[in-house]
Amino acid sequence: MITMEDIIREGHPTLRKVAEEVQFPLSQADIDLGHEMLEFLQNSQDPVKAEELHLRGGVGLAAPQLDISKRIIALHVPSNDPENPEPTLSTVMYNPKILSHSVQDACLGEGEGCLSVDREVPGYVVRHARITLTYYDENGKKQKKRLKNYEAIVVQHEIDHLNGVMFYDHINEGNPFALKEGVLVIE
Ligand SMILES: CNC(=O)c1cccc(C)c1Nc1nc(N2CCN(c3ccccc3Cl)CC2)nc(N2CSC[C@H]2C(=O)NC)n1
Ligand code: NI
Repeated sequence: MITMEDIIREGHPTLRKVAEEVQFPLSQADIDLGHEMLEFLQNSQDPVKAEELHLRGGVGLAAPQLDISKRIIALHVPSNDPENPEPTLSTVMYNPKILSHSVQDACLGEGEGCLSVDREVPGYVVRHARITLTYYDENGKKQKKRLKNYEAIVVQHEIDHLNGVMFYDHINEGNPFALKEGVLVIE
C-alpha cells in the first residue's frame, strides 16, 4: 500500500524527468500500480485512514512521484455535492495526452498544493480552463474526455509531473497573484 514514505519530494531528480510511455498490453505490475495509486488517493481522503496512515490529502497522483518514471496518473476527485457523493472523476490514465484546450485560462483561487512539495507556495497557477484529452485505460482501450474547472486543473497538474514540470514553475515570479484579463478563478 502506498504511504507518504513512497512519495519523493522536490529536489529528487525523477521529478524533473520526462516520463516514458507505457507499452500495451500493460504488465500486471503497471495495472497493480494504477490500483495502488487510486487506493492511495481514496485513503488520503478518508479521515480515519488518513489519520492512521499519516497521509496528506490529494485528488491526483503521478507515477514519477513514486520514483517510477512512467506516464501513469491517477485521479480521485470527490464531488462537492452532498446529495450526490459519487466522485466526479475517479480513474487511472495511461499515456494521457491533451489534444486541444480552450483559449480561456483558469486557476484555483487558493493556489495549488502538491504531495511532493512540503511547503506552501502562494500564487495563481494559470492553466487551460477546459481540455480535451485522450488516454488509455487499464484494458488498453483508448478513452477521450473533455474536462473543465477543478478536474481540468488537476489533470493538467498531474500531466505536468509526467513532463518534469512542478506547479510553481507556472507562478509569476514578479507578482504571484498577477491575473490577465479573462482568467477564470475557480473557488
Ligand atoms: C496552496 N493552497 C492550496 O493548496 C489550497 C488551499 C485551499 C484550497 C485548495 C483547493 C488548495 N489547493 C489545492 N488543494 C488540493 N486539495 C484540497 C484538499 N483535499 C483534501 C484534503 C483532505 C481530505 C480530502 C481532500 Cl479532497 C485534497 C486536494 N489539491 C490541490 N491540487 C493542485 S492540482 C492537484 C491537487 C492535489 O491533489 N494536490 C495534492 N490544490
Ligand atoms: Ni503534484
